Parts: sequence; C-alpha cells; structure tokens
Amino acid sequence: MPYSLYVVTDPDLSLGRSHAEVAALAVAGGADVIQLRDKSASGRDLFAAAELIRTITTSAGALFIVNDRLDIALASGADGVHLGQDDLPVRAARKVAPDLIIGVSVGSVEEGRRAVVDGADYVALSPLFSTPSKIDAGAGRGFDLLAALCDDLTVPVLAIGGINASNVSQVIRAGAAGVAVISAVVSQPDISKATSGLKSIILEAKKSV
Ligand SMILES: Cc1ncc(COP(=O)(O)OP(=O)(O)O)c(N)n1
Ligand SMILES: Cc1nc(C(=O)O)sc1CCOP(=O)(O)O
Ligand SMILES: [Mg+2]
Repeated sequence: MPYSLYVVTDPDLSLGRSHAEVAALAVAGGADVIQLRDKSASGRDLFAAAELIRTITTSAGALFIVNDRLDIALASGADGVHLGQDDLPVRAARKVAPDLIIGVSVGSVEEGRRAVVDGADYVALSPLFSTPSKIDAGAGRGFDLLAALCDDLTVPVLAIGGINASNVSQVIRAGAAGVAVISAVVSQPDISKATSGLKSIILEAKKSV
C-alpha cells in the first residue's frame, strides 16, 4: 500500500531541520509519502524545497505530495497535491491535472463521497484525534467516522491528527489504509528511527486486518 506511512513536513515543528533534511531522514526510515507543508514560505522558497524533495523521494521510491499548492506540485514534478475543504476545489484541480494524485481532507462521510465524485485519489480523515500541531484542526472525529469512511468509500482512507507510536496500531486495525503524521516523526530527535519504528508497527498491524 503506497500510503502506509505518510510524513508531513512542518518547519515550526522540526527542531531547526530543513524540509529536505526531514524528507531525506524520513524516507531513509521507510516513509512511503512525503508531503511538503509550509504555511508561510514564499512561492520561490517552496519551489526550491519542492525540487530538493522531488530528487530525494525519486531516489527512495517514495511519493511526493505538495500541500495546498497545485502550481508548485506541477512545476516541481510532484506526484500529487493535497487539498483541504477551503483550498482549490478538487474538480478544478482535476481539470488542469488529470494525472496528478489528489488527496482531500474530509470530516464527514458526505465530504468523503463528494471528494471521490470530484476526482480524489485518497481522502484523509481530519483530524482523527485533536492535535496541537494544527491549531484550527478542531476536535478529534474519532474511530466511528473512520470506520464509516473506510466502509463507504472506494478510495484509500488515511487518518491524520494526534497519531503516534502508541495509537497507530489501533488506527490501522480500524481500517485506515495509512496514517499521516507530523510530530511523531518530524519533532523527534532521530527522525529515521521514529519513522522506522512507526512503519514496523503499521506493517505488523496490517497483518491482522
Ligand atoms: C494528509 C493530510 N491530511 C490533511 C491535511 C490538512 O489539510 P487542510 O485541511 O487543507 O489544512 P492545511 O494542512 O492546509 O493547514 C493535510 N495537509 N494532509
Ligand atoms: C496538517 C494537519 N492537518 C490536520 C487536519 O485535521 O486537517 S491535523 C494536522 C497536523 C497533524 O500533526 P500531528 O501528527 O503532529 O498531530
Ligand atoms: Mg490546505
């Protein structure tokens, strides 16, 4: 499954390490996907980081997704873009990027169904648990909604928000195709070790699904 462990970068939570450093260490530890996420960088700086991560992920055989910015995703040759409910509509992105992976944040079954109809390749339940890593993410939506999305949708369902080594096994056993994390990887002193630790738990949990 290409989305098992999906690592999202964040310059404010990375203990001073650059997007590219984080990406290189995470793919070395077995991350399947790297998402470049930076809410304050200029387009120029974001593109420079994207070019570096494109090279790193290609060498490692990992996917590369850009958060929010379809233009940066296309210009850097990324595999995909991740869009939230307030971002560019999926339908509009799909029109100009027929072959790109498009991921969408969803907070209900209705949003999930609409994302799929509009052309999403995966959805992420946002957030599964409340998290200090994104102040406007709101309350955790819980396992019942995760299970309902997994039952209902025809695309892989990921979960994001508050996921770490102590709860990831439960998330996979609830049916998620994978998990997206920031702090459980990028805020750890040893990013590769944290990534490989999470990945082992995910692979073990998948054996019982
Ligand atoms: C994998 C994944 N899931 C959810 C999000 C959140 O997207 P969004 O709601 O658009 O919020 P921002 O990340 O843009 O602040 C995500 N980025 N990645
Ligand atoms: C980027 C992001 N989006 C979320 C959402 O719910 O939409 S929660 C989140 C941050 C996830 O960070 P952590 O793994 O440290 O909890
Ligand atoms: Mg967004």
